Amino acid sequence: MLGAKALDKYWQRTTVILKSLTSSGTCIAMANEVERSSFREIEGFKEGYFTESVSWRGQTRSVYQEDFLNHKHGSLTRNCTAPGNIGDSGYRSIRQYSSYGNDRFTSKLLGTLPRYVKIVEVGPRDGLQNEKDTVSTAVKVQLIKMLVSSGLPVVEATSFVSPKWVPQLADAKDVMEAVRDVKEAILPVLTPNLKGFEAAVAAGAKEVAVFAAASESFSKSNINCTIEDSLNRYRDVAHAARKLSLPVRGYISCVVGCPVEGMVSPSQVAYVAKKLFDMGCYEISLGDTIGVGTPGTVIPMLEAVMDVIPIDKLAVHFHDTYGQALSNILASLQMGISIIDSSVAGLGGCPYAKGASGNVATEDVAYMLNGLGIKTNVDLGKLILAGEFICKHLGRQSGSKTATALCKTPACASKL
Ligand SMILES: CC(C)(COP(=O)([O-])OP(=O)([O-])OC[C@H]1O[C@@H](n2cnc3c(N)ncnc32)[C@H](O)[C@@H]1OP(=O)([O-])[O-])[C@@H](O)C(=O)NCCC(=O)NCCSC(=O)C[C@@](C)(O)CC(=O)[O-]
Repeated sequence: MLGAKALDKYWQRTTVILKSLTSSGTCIAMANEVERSSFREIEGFKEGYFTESVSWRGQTRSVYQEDFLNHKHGSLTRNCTAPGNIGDSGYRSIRQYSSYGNDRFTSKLLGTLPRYVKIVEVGPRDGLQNEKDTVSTAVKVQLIKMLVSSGLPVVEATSFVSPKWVPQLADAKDVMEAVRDVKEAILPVLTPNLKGFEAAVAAGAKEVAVFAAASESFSKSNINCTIEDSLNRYRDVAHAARKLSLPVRGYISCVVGCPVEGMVSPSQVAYVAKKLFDMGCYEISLGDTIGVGTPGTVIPMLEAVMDVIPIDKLAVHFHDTYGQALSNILASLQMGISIIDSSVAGLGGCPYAKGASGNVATEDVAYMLNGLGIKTNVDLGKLILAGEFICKHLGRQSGSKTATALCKTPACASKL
């Protein structure tokens, strides 16, 4: 126990510290009611509650957060006001996991994140292209419609590629014709050459995508030509698309690593990106095809590409082979990227990239973005139902951790 004099000194010293913290905007943790009543008199004092300890660059420190109840009532939870983030399918309560957004590290590390992210769903194309057993056209069409109804703004529908190369998507024409009148989302299709472009347009496609690579070996194995030859083909596609006022998206595969060549240099990615952009691609999607990237390789690659392409024209496309996709996405968001490709239930893998596992799961991306207070307009519940639908048809478990957790224990979310 402290004596009266020592106690007085303690209060004086603590008050000085608190005043300086308060003037720097720091929120203060109160251990008990005595402390509260004493310190409330300090001008500008902000009260908070101790929550947990975290480690930051090797140092453990306490985390304090402003009045939890205020946040629960939505004063600072940005995403609570975002319509459609969480829908009516029983998962509403995960809003409570949203960012509080007032801690000094929170604002430093998360304060520059985009307020809205466009999710480009690639499940019906990238997700299914590698499936051995034929998925019926009816199931593909139903999947696309379910994904659209979850609020996703872009759902890549199929590919007009050679059926000898990708037999699973041999029904591209039938799929596209069945969804050509869907108005609520953009439904792009992959076109590797003019032949594919013309077939896509005839089937009703209103947006196409071309796909180059940053590695020569991958270009050869994926589309049977060199990078330069592919760029020449895509120039023809872009020219034909411009005549019809159709937007063209450009993909680049192997942006950090190639299954044959290993590391890929950022300058090579920037080179291909600039070529695609200059020929008229309105958006460039940077694909870590075999999922080997970490923020350590993804950040320098993005830096190189951002030097030649405006950041709002860049998308990231991560596969989760090494479990790095979400960390790479977070790093990309922190750099200002606001377009993310993902695949429902984590389906996917490129037929010409041995060992490539699924794309990052759209449910996991939506969950993380929601937690960061970033608007997507995606109804996570409906998205999970779409994932359940396709997994049931494929006879396998979802690759989404979020879907698995919420499907097992939807009630849990309401308690946390
Ligand atoms: C590019 C080709 C066609 C070259 O293939 P090729 O064999 O060099 O082409 P070809 O011009 O000699 O034609 C061979 C046959 O294919 C036909 N053909 C030719 N073009 C088409 C077409 N568009 N649609 C339908 N049929 C076509 C053509 O008519 C001919 O038929 P045949 O006379 O033998 O009966 C072939 O290599 C191909 O289709 N590759 C596609 C591979 C693919 O789809 N890979 C997966 C997508 S990329 C990806 O997943 C990565 C990404 C985007 O997700 C990002 C990431 O994660 O990295």
